Amino acid sequence: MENFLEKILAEKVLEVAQMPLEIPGQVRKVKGFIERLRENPQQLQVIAEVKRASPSLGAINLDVDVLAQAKSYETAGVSAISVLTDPVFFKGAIDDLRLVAKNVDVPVLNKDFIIDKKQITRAVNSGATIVLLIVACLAEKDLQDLYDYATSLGLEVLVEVHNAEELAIAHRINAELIGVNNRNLKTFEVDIQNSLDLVPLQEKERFYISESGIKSPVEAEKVAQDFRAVLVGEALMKDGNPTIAARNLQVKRHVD
Ligand SMILES: O=P(O)(O)OC[C@@H](O)[C@@H](O)c1c[nH]c2ccccc12
Repeated sequence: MENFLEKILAEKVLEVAQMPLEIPGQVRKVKGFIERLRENPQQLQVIAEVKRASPSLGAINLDVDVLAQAKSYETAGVSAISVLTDPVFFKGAIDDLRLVAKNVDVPVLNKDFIIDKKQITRAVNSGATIVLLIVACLAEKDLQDLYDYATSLGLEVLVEVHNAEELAIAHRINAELIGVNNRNLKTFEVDIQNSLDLVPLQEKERFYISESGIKSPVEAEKVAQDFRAVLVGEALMKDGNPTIAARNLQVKRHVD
C-alpha cells in the first residue's frame, strides 16, 4: 500500500523551500475558538471546511465560490472555518484563506501540512487564528517547537492524532485542542470508530474534536457526547445548501 502521507510531505518540503520568510504581524482579532467551545457545551460545535479536492476523492467541488461557501458557513453559526491551503493535493491556496479571513468574523483554521515556522508565520499574516499540527508529520521535538512558536504568536493550535501513541504525544506537549482524525492519512480509510476508541484516554481540561467522515447528523450524534466539535469538509462542500447542512450538524449535547 502506497503511503500517501510520505508523498505529501516530500512535496511539502519543496513547497516550503520556495516560501518567503515573513515577519509575523498581529493575530486577527476575533473571539477565540476555545472560548466559543467553553460558551457552548450544550451543542456540538462545527468547524466547516473549504476543500476543493482531496487525494482520496479527487475533485470535490473545484469551482466553488470560496467566499460564498465561507459566508454560508458563518450564517450557519459554525465556530470556525477551516481552509485547505495545500495546492498540490487539495487544490487549495493561501489566497483562499486570505479571502475568507478578511470577510468573516469567526476563527479561521489554516489546514495544511505544517513542517516549518515559515508556514505558521504565513498563516498568521494571512488572517488565520488557528493552525493545524499533525503529530504523524513531525518528530516530537519539532512538534513542540512549532506548537510553542504558534502559541507565542497568539494562535490557537489544533493538534491532530490518529491513534493512542499519537494521543500520548499530544498530551505530553500539553495540547489543549486535540483533533482525532477518523481518516488514516497513510491509507485514507475513514472510520468514526477511531474517535470512539480513544475516548477512554481523554483527559479533563482538554477539548477533543472528531475529524473526517462526518456526513450527516447520524455521525454527529455518534461523537456528540464525547467530543466538543466535528471538523467537516466533503459533506458540506457537496451539499446544495451548506448553511442548512452545517446547522443540522450542531446537535444537542447532554451535559450535567
Ligand atoms: O472531508 P471530511 O471527510 O469531512 O474531512 C474533513 C477534514 O477532517 C479533513 O479534510 C482533514 C483532517 N485532517 C487533515 C489533514 C490534512 C488534510 C485534510 C485533513
